[in-house]
Amino acid sequence: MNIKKKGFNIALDGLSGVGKSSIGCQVAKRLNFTFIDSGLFYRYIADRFYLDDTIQLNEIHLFKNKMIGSPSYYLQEIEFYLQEKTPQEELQIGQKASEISKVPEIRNIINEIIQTITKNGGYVVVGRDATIKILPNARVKLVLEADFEMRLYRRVKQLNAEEFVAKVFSDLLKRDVDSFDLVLEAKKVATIINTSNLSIKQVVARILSRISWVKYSDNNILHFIIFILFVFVYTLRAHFLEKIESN
Ligand SMILES: Nc1ncnc2c1ncn2[C@@H]1O[C@H](COP(=O)(O)OP(=O)(O)O)[C@@H](O)[C@H]1O
Ligand SMILES: Nc1ccn([C@@H]2O[C@H](COP(=O)(O)OP(=O)(O)O)[C@@H](O)[C@H]2O)c(=O)n1
Repeated sequence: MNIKKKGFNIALDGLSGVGKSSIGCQVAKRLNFTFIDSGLFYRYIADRFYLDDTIQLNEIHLFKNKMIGSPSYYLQEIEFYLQEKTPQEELQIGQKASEISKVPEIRNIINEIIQTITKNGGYVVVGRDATIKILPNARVKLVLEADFEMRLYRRVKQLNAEEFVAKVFSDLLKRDVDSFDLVLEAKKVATIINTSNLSIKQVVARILSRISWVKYSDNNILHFIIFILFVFVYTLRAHFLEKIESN
């Protein structure tokens, strides 16, 4: 799909395990956009700057400046850093991430980084507050949803954590409680896609067709405005010609 990068962002919202990251990443690839998973920011900051029960805010501010200075480098750094973790470490980091996500200053820092990086468009941003807090001006806003059982099944499989099902269950429930209001708000401003009975491929296809539709309506509005301008100029010209002739 050939969509111009500038001025166009996509925000993908939803509860844990709905498929934001896997689907957002594929949508970004298909559009040649850059993918940003806001959850990775919370995880990275939690693991690096939340040590011995102390949040190192100065370090986080320094990190913000570095990240805004070299976004591509740090987006890769965050991704690689977290890829190295075992399933058990991932669960622990996820818990720490949930804790620090309750600190408004940290939320503001992460939102500011992402808003600055994405200001020229060409990004797919995912996260449970992507449509209302991170990118309220995104051109395309979507909320993914799926049944709790389905999300639990997907998460256990993803983490290869059959022996920690109870842990994954309680984690998911806690995250749902924490993000329920945010996602409810998101549903008021975004298009909702239920992914319970859809494969990743099918969800990606739906999103791409939604984006095509948005582009199509944008183009039609543009064509309509050009048409009205054309009629206006033509009428004005005819009016003046008539006046000149009558003089
Ligand atoms: N529609 C789907 N069908 C099957 N598996 C899915 C679907 N969406 C996501 N998954 C799988 O579920 C797991 C959780 O998805 P993820 O993208 O990490 O969710 P989120 O980012 O919303 O927490 C991943 O292993 C992913 O491959
Ligand atoms: N936009 C976001 C992204 C993540 N987070 C927090 O960071 C944690 C880790 O992010 P994640 O994307 O890996 O988590 P899940 O959406 O998979 O639960 C989440 O459980 C949230 O507590 C948030 O508060 N806001």
